[in-house]
Amino acid sequence: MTGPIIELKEITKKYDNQYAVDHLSLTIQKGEIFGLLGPNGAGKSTTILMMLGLSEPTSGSVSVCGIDSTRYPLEVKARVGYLPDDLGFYHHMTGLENLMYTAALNGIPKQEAKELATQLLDRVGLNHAADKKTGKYSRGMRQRLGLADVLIKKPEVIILDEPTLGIDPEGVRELLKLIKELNEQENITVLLSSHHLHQVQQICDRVGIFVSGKLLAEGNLARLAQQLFFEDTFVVNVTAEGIEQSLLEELHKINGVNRVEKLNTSLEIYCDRDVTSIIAEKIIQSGARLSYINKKDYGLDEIYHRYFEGREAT
Ligand SMILES: Nc1ncnc2c1ncn2[C@@H]1O[C@H](COP(=O)(O)OP(=O)(O)OP(=O)(O)O)[C@@H](O)[C@H]1O
Repeated sequence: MTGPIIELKEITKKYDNQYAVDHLSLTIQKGEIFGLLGPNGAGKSTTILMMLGLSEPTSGSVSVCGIDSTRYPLEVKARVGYLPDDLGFYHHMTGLENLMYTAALNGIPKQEAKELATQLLDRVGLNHAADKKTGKYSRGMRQRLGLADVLIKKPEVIILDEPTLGIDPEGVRELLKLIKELNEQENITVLLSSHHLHQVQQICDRVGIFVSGKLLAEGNLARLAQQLFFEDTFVVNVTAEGIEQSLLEELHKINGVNRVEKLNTSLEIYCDRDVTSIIAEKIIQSGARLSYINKKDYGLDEIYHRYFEGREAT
């Protein structure tokens, strides 16, 4: 990975005096898979449209591949593949014909277009359906064809808006695997917008949590967890008979333990690093009879829900 490829600086978009995007700054590095995660209406699509130069920011600046999207939308369009949540194809044309049509629009000569389209159909696992009319494609097949369609102009960046919407779980797995492969093998930068936590978690290097036009947090999972839970990134749950006060004091003394809560024979130990093995050792040394120990570190699911719970509480 070398250098930023998408840079948003303090961008805003106002509709009817309401911010759809509210002073958003974000940098995405070349070769990353970045997940823009947020509920409906968070402002994900509006942000994407501004990146593509299809919508003008009210203020702030957007650049993609070093080009100002607002001033030079066509130059950005030439380098970026955009897959909206439902890309329209000509239903009376086959998958191959649709791809060749896109190739022609991008100025690719016919023979080269045919070779490229055939390769891409193979790449997205649609070889068998090359000559089938796209009106008879399933939604999952249409999305895979959509990926082939955006790849035809050999983009540096692909932007996918809710790419897995309406696809069955097997189709989702295949599509995500394909996106990951494209990223790894061709070093294509991917921006993926979604409100599906698990999907984002599976393939993204970094995630931004986006709510009401604002980026609440961004980073890899460990960093998001730290931003959200501050020091208590790990919680160790313990069940043991014979927990004495002296054991609680010993646990408190462990470097990395911030808080110990006891309820009958259970303990919840809040830590800023993984000290599970030291905790187990101390319990056994104290003579308490350990019957259960489990470390919980926070997945994206909890991180995401904690944000919303936090917001509701304020
Ligand atoms: N053309 C428009 N005119 C007025 N308001 C708009 C327009 N486009 C979007 N909005 C508003 O901006 C806010 C952000 O919408 P946006 O579509 O960007 O959200 P999103 O995160 O992509 O949601 P979804 O997942 O539902 O597409 C919403 O409140 C929406 O109603």
